[in-house]
Amino acid sequence: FTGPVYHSRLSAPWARSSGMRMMATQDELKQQVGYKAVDDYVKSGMVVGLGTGSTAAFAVERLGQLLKDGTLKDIIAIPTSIRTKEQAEGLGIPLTTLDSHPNIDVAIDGADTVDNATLALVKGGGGALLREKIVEVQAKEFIVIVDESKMADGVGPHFDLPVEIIQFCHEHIRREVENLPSLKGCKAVLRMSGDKPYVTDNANYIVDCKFDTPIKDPVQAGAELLNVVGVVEHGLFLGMTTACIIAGKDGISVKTP
Ligand SMILES: O=C(CO)[C@H](O)[C@H](O)COP(=O)(O)O
Repeated sequence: FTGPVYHSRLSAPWARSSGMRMMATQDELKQQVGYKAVDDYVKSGMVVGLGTGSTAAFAVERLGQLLKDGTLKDIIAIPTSIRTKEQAEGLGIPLTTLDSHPNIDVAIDGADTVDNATLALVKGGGGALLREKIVEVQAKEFIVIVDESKMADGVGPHFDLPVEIIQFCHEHIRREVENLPSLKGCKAVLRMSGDKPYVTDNANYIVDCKFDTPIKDPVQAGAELLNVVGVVEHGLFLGMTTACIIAGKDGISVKTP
């Protein structure tokens, strides 16, 4: 990679010289945090967890650029989905798995919501929550990258909580989830792709749990969900975030727990 990277339209010479004031688009904000996470947290020789989604894709892109221009060397990466694996392969990023590299130096991923107070996350909007959690829980540093629209107070009402379940008896499992004491009042809806249930990379289904108010006790909710036979994993990522890089109209900020 050799060309200049304009982190927003405001920093591009044509915008500055013409005195234009333009708001960065949401994609530009995602690019800013994706690039910053790699620039600031990835060092040569590291094992890197690669997240999934439109924001994480910018981090993967940046990693590919810095490997190609020689800024970074001896990186090996672990993708969290088939989509990310294909993107990384296309960029020539060397890949491995947790089976041979169980200790990850840094993982970088987006989120659907981030709780302002605790940096607890809801993830899985893109359907990759199981592989994301398996990989990211192994990382010494887990860097979350979001635009400011993802910041919220509490978890639950702002984005439906995805829960990965097995296909067998999925209607029964869906009802069991809905009836959990700490998820009281939630509506669990089987995720569809057209007229068929959405199928994850692990050949499972997802139910999205809708809440009117924040989940009172996310730790208890997570424990109850994992206790349902047939639930594989849930999208609450609690106590995992090392740092959250947030891009907004006033610039980039970094929050730590
Ligand atoms: O959890 C995820 C995928 O399972 C993504 O990180 C989450 O959905 C955010 O995606 P995007 O950056 O496209 O908004």
